[in-house]
Amino acid sequence: MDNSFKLEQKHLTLVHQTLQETLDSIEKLMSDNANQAKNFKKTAGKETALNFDSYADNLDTFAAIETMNKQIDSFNNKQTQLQNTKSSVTRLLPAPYFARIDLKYPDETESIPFYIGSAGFSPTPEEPMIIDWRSPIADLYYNNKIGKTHYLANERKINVTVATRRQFLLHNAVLDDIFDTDVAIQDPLLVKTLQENKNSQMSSITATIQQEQNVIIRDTKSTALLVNGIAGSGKTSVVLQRIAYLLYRYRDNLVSSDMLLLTPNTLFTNYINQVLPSLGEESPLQMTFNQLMTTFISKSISFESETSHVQELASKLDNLALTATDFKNIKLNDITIFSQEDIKQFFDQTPKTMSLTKRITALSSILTDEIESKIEHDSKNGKVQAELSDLTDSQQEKIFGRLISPSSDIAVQKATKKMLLWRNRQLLKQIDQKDWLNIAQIIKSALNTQQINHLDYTFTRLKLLNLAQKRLRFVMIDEIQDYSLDQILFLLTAFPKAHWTLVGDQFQSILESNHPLTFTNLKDLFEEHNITVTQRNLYTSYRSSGAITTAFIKHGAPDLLEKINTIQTGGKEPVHVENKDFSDLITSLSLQVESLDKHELSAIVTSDLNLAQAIHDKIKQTVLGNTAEKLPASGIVVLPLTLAKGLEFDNVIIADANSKYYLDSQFGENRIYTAFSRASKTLIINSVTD
Ligand SMILES: Nc1ncnc2c1ncn2[C@@H]1O[C@H](COP(=O)(O)OP(=O)(O)OP(=O)(O)O)[C@@H](O)[C@H]1O
Repeated sequence: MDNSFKLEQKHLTLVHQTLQETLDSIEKLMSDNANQAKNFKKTAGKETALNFDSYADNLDTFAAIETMNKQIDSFNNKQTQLQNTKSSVTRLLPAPYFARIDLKYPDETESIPFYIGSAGFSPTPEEPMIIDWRSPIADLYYNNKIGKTHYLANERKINVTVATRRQFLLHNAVLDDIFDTDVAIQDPLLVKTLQENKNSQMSSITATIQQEQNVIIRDTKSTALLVNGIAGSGKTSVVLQRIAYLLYRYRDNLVSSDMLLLTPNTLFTNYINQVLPSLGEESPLQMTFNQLMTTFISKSISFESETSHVQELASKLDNLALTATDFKNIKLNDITIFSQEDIKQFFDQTPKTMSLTKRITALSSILTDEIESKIEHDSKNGKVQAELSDLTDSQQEKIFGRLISPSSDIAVQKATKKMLLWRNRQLLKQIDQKDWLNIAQIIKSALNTQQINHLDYTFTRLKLLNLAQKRLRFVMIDEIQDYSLDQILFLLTAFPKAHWTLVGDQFQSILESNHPLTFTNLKDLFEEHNITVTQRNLYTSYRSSGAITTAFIKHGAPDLLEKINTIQTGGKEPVHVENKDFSDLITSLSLQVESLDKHELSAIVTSDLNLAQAIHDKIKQTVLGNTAEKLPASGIVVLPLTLAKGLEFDNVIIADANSKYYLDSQFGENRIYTAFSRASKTLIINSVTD
């Protein structure tokens, strides 16, 4: 072992030195390349005389331009490559790799060591010094395989024998420890990582991804993947690693904007925001469900109803018979061009056998054709043509981009047509955007109601205006248990071509709702859309100590107690404190806060924002409300449970564990489970008897 340590230290020194030398030389290579490109452009520009005198000259000139462009592309590609190497090397220097796996291939006598890091690095193309954690070989490492096995590279099965699986604790060029691990029952690197203080920012788990998590991260077979995991089992971490994995795996044709990550609130979005950049990847589109809805509505509207009826609308809309009141007059400069009745008549001309969405698209074309034929007709009318001469210079500039003087009849007609199209541009836009559809009225008649709900409105608009986004390839949803089936149906309609990663925890369903989502219903809904759902369960508690894990599992999910695994076994038992009244609570909280380490991150979790505010007013900790954007790096925050969910703290103080909120017959136990499970080291539970 001693000798192994020495050899590994020697290897690390060499790798670190090579990384450092690469970084030192790369700046110069980049500036040399940029200068060469600049000089090339200057001289090539002069030398490539543009000669279009004859057909042959044209060909020569085009060939010369083509050669010049190719050379410029090659300079650009080289610069991008150098930039990528620079950013990988910069990320690798503080921790060049975290593991090693030795593989023996069938026709080789010696095994080959592969060092695995958060990025790949090869000083020469034939010699990978560090392999990327997402490469096929690294899959063997995460799968804990020792002995004969295989991996897939470019869909080809490669047989190998895994001889050694080794972990490293290191920083920069200094090796702190090495662990040879055959089976990761005890994962020393993992335990050490988990014991570190919590932070205002989540970190990546690349070095310590566990087998059950790896399977989820690398799943490319399932169209919908549902991860049901207990609190602190790494669901959010897995989603983020999965995004980075998919961007690597499909790097030739997938960009981050082809992915959408739905998050519960802005505080949470900021909490996870550093992970992907630290993995060298761009973040996907990230938003809350409400923010997503606004992208499907063109103006701000106020809604009266809290209850949505998307499933009912989905079944009714396609066969709805529209009446004149379901349309709005189409006006230009206060003059009605098409009345509701006109539109209804055109609507009746569309085939009744088509779905309503298709009939509306057809109707839109009919209306556009009507306007365009009128323009065509008017453009031949001498009186209208005469209006051309009334146009001022600036109007001509706007319409034609220049001053005009049409000389032939055809030129006059063409210019008149252009003028009329310009005058009617708002009208054509209105028709195209289908502003003439009275969405609210359509919902009212479909549902026989007077009050409109936000989601119903957005869904109806999405469906009737055919606004589905087929380009989006992956949708990731965190905290899926907080969504309603109606919201999921909306998403399935909005992103018909997407692959789905849904992660959540049934026991963290804490929001009052008449129909909380069950995973069985969720799966049924996907299957109704011909999407098979693969479900994976995560039963290992990474965040919380053994004592805290037992405490929260006993509340929300007592039946699971036998199944749960805890990485950080033991720990301090939760402390219960009874208080007579609010002022007693404040005295207790002040003492409890005093006892906590100020360098750690701690939270006082309340049942609602008012109590958080009241506690803040008395003991002046940072209070976080619904619009909070960021957690502090350390210290104490006071926040309601609805905001704390998804986040984590070293220490958690529950302010009012016996309030109505936590005693609620339907959601109370889930709320306690969620609140307790925010803590990793210390949990103090206050109740107020008064
Ligand atoms: N394989 C791992 N290696 C190191 N840390 C891990 C690993 N898996 C999870 N963790 C850590 O455990 C904590 C909980 O992870 P995460 O927040 O992803 O869990 P979660 O299931 O989304 O939790 P919750 O549902 O309670 O919000 C984080 O600090 C995360 O870094």
